Amino acid sequence: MGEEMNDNMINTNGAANSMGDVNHTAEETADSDVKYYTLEEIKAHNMGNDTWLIIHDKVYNITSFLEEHPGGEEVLVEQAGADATESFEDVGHSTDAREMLIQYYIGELHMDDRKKGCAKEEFITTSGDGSRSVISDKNLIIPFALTKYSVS
Ligand code: HEM
Repeated sequence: MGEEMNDNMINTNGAANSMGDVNHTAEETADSDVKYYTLEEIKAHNMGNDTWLIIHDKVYNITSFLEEHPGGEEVLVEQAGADATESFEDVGHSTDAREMLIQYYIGELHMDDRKKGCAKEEFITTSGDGSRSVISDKNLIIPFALTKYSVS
């Protein structure tokens, strides 16, 4: 899976992100190939030999990672097929752990199954050369705030 990924996908801001968001996005990874999975589909992958989980609305197939997990296989299998965001954050995983996630990324949780009110806004910008980048809501708030205070 890792072969098709490139450097652009890794968000190096992880350490500075106090929310601990995992910021590699589907928009960053591939053109229009974003795969969306419903909760129903994800729930089916809840076994030790087929383990998917959701962290921050992103879907990971962590089957091959189970044995490598420093926190043990069992805690991951307990979360299999479900949203593990809270437990993942409760542990206070390191930046390294967050960057590891990208290797197992397979897609996004379907919009209809996301918890309302905590969706993270992201905007895609397209520049003249066709390259695209993702701006999160947090990145927008700061420039707006600066503009507000600098004109008064
Ligand atoms: C695929 C997602 C996950 C990855 C890539 C991951 C990765 C890691 C890594 C690299 C560590 C070593 C400490 C660190 O660098 O933070 C760690 C520790 C740990 N993880 Fe995870 N983890 C994941 C999901 C989870 C989940 C969902 C739970 C809880 C249900 C969990 C529970 C723990 C615990 C308890 C430790 C601490 C082990 C210790 O310090 O003895 N992890 N994890």
